[in-house]
Amino acid sequence: MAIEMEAVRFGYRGAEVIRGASFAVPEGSITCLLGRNGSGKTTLIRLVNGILRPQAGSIRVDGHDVALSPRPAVARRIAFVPQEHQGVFPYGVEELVVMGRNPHLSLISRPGRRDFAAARAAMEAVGIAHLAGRDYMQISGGERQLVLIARALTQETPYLLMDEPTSHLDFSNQHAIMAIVRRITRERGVGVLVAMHDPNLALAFADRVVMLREGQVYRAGPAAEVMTPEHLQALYQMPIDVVALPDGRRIIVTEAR
Ligand SMILES: Nc1ncnc2c1ncn2[C@@H]1O[C@H](COP(=O)(O)OP(=O)(O)OP(=O)(O)O)[C@@H](O)[C@H]1O
Repeated sequence: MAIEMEAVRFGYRGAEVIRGASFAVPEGSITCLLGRNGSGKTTLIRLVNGILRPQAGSIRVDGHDVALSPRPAVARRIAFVPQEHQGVFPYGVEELVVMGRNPHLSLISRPGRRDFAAARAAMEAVGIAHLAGRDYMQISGGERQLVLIARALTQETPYLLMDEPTSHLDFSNQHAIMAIVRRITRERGVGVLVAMHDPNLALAFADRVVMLREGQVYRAGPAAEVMTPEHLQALYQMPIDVVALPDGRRIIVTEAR
């Protein structure tokens, strides 16, 4: 079972941004999407989520073509954590997190005990249970990011898309959130596609890596094979080393001293 993207092309008003992308996001693993600003990461994630439609090629989730699936069906398979929340959202934190259950409810039913229990468990998992009664518009940017992650976990989908989910998080929370994401891949078999800018975070948590360069997949595969100095240098256009620590961990360093 997997998300499978095949020869996908997409452009905004004529300018092609995704130029023939093919790769898979298998269940039970974390796939990190790396690429420079403007390389097309957000566009790809919006295509997978069905917000945008491919102009050529196909995206299938467990065999179902996203472009042909009704929105609620997509939302039962894929949860999405956007890069940054824009606009006014006049809701309480708990109210917003429980909205993750909407794709599982009928149009007229309201969330019940089981839905609130799922929301509570997700808030506890990401460490925001103490914010449950707060107004979403009156918490910090990082706290909002954690709320959106909790909402996505509450959706209990087989796949999770995250667009730079750690950009507002402090050093400790960046690792804590990725550790939670890794746990749900292992325990629930969730397949995760996460766009990120920190290659060291990708090195620490990715099972697979997709390197995107100007809308094309430059390299894709198991993290250990893809995260080489040669590939990272070609991707980021700068001198990069991958250093092995005595305990076997690897870290990415630049030549800047
Ligand atoms: N709504 C839009 N209309 C027109 N062009 C767009 C639109 N959104 C993005 N683009 C362009 O598409 C290209 C890819 O943008 P995208 O946001 O997918 O890149 P990204 O890799 O996510 O970038 P970043 O790392 O800076 O968030 C860029 O050249 C961008 O200017």
